[in-house]
Amino acid sequence: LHSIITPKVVSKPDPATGLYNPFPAFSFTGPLRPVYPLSERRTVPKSIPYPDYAESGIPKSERFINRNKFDLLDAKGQDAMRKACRLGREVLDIVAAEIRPGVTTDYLDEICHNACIERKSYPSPLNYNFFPKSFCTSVNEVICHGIPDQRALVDGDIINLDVSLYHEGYHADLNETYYVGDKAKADPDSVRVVETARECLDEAAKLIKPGALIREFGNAIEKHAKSRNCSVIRTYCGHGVNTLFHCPPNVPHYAKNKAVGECKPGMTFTIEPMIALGKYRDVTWPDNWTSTTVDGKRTAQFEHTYLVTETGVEVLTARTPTSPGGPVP
Ligand SMILES: COc1cccc(Cn2ccc3cc(C(=O)NO)cnc32)c1
Ligand SMILES: [Co+2]
Ligand SMILES: [Co+2]
Ligand SMILES: [Co+2]
Repeated sequence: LHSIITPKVVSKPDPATGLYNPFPAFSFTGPLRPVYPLSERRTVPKSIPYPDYAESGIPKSERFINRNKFDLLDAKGQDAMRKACRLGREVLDIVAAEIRPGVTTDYLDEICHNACIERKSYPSPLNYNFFPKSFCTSVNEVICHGIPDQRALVDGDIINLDVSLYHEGYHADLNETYYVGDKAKADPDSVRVVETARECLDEAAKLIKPGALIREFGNAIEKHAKSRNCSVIRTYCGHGVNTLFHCPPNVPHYAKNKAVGECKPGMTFTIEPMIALGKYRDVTWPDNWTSTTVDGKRTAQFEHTYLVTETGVEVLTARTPTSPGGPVP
């Protein structure tokens, strides 16, 4: 009785792994593969204020803005950003504390999602331009925008957690790269790319003060990256962040860029350098999100949201003595 319909096999399992490759025609540049199915779309209680794209997927408020005009926040807006960014730091530290071999990036997404909701915050990436999850998990050769899925972390992986949340009308945006398993056993190249990315961000942040030119950050970043024999990803930039998730200024991370504008008190923006061991060119998976290095070599990133003050800079997403003790990377 052949009542059981034999499933039509759409592709042969990969002989190396025995797993079905969801994108049989795509040449992955490194060893990482997606592991489907993605979990069910997570929801946010309506009691929490939504950004304009939460249901439509389209950030209309980001569409029609003057590219060369930067929002300068007044004291009230600056305080709102301080609060959103403090909450963002709390969420990142909470999720980072869950990193260990064997946990899936989807599990980390659930932790992040719930931590945002507990803080009356909307996870900014959810449905932003139709992004399917509540934050980005970028492992090893993934540059950014990795989608939380069923892949379990492996001892020796490096993983970037990129948290953004929307709290009472303002976005926070920060990320860090972590070692999975015992950092002492991490391979030297992974340590080099992670520590270089961390140092690149710090080198750029030193320049932030009223009058500093936006285009200078890339010179400092690329100078340091090259001194550590690393390259700088060019496709993705830092950005203004406030009542909008992404707005001017555009903040390139590479040298000799043509970015427009200078730092002014009341401006809030991210710097988020992505540093690679090999080539700087990127290739996006057929999932239309996950960006990876063209040569499959590892890459790392760090991001803060900064406020330009009258005298210099305030790192709004800094780890503070009071924020829950996330693991010291
Ligand atoms: C349309 O094209 C794209 C391509 C990739 C991603 C997205 C949308 N998106 C989703 C999450 C996310 C995070 C950031 C960020 O600034 N992290 O620091 C940026 N974009 C993001 C759109
Ligand atoms: Co990475
Ligand atoms: Co981010
Ligand atoms: Co960002």
